[in-house]
Amino acid sequence: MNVIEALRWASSFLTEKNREPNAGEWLLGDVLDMRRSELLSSFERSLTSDEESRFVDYVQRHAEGIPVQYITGKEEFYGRTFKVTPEVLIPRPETEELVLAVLERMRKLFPEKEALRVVDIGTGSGIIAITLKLERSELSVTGVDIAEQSLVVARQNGESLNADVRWMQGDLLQPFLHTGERFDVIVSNPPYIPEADIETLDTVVKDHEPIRALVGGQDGYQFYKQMIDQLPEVVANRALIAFEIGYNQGDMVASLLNERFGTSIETEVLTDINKNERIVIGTIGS
Ligand SMILES: C[S@@+](CC[C@H](N)C(=O)[O-])C[C@H]1O[C@@H](n2cnc3c(N)ncnc32)[C@H](O)[C@@H]1O
Repeated sequence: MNVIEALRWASSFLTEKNREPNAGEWLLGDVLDMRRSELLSSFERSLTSDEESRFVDYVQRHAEGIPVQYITGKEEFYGRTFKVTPEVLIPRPETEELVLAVLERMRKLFPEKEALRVVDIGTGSGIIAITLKLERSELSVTGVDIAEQSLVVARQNGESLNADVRWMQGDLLQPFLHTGERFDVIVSNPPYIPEADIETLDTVVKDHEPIRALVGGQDGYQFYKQMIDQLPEVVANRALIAFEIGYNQGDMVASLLNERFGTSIETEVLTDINKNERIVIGTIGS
């Protein structure tokens, strides 16, 4: 089998199984350690029998519904490659927009390059915490997750990408309550899908990604409500709060922040590249 034959076989096999036909390109790229563009210019290259059997195994596993990223064990985020396992949410491009918004707002609110204290709640594979640290090395970044299994992956990503982040296991902002520790930037992409909506998700997501990374209680707002309740005890006098949200959760999350902080906060809802509500920003002391 050569590259073009392998891709044609994968495309028709995956189509038959109602999966994304182009997934074969990512899987073959991983087997041959080639970027997609390289792969598409190497159509005549023959696969060794070992490469061929690995590729067939990968395609069959994806046909059974296992996400490509859990098969290859990695995903790109903000131009870097992160390790992912079934213990963590697969990084989404929408979350790159959250990171971008945080970096932009940070520049406005804190024009001096300071060692700002940043916390990422529900860090998962560590993508947000690590990317912020690598983009602004002077930041002092902490990543928190309830699940030690996620933190194992986050730590490995921190080490392989050389990002010095403090990792803590804990329930939302609980580890910092009654400690006096305060943060200048609080960022979170918490689980936000309402319990009843889980059934509507694609099986590739709901049967394979961790439920604790997806479901935000009955109404989807459980984690925003808890964090916003805890926030006054951990935010600095001047602070930036940034939450990723579901496509229709902007007004509710912004009004939870407004109720909690009154006139001392300014909130805005940002839409993503697909024009869905995606981010709520709260600025305190601007
Ligand atoms: C939607 S995922 C986000 C993961 C990662 N930040 C990202 O953007 O890809 C939510 C994360 O919150 C974690 N989590 C769930 N409940 C939590 C809690 N009570 N306290 C801290 N983390 C929690 C989950 O383990 C999961 O890693």
